[in-house]
Amino acid sequence: MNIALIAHDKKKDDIIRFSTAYKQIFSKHTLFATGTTGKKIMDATGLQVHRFQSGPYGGDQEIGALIAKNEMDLIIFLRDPLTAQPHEPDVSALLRLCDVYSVPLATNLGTAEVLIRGLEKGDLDWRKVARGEKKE
Ligand SMILES: O=C(CO)COP(=O)(O)O
Repeated sequence: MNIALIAHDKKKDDIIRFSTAYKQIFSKHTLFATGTTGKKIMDATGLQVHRFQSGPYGGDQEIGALIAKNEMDLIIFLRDPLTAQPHEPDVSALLRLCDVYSVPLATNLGTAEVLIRGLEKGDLDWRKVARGEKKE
């Protein structure tokens, strides 16, 4: 599965703790991230992460482009709801595309926990069908 990990600055510690806690699960998948989030995850966990631009410099849009090509299976985007972001339109566009393409999206740790456990159990295997990888 292709998984995107994104976190605003005040949520960086949370995404590092989360990716550390679920490293064994994440290591079985292909990881993508915005620039700074990806670097911090790689440094903290040793996981391999394909990094895009930093969010304010277009990283959210790059991940959005993969969602629009139906190539993303799960998005964990720990948003900071208490701080204005200069690239708020990009953030909204990414979230919108998840809804357009029915891509599972967690915007907080509570939902991220549920999705990652579901991923491990196979609850997201329908994504392989949606991407045309598996015939069922
Ligand atoms: O701003 C972001 C998402 O909107 C995250 O970008 P960075 O991972 O580069 O900090």
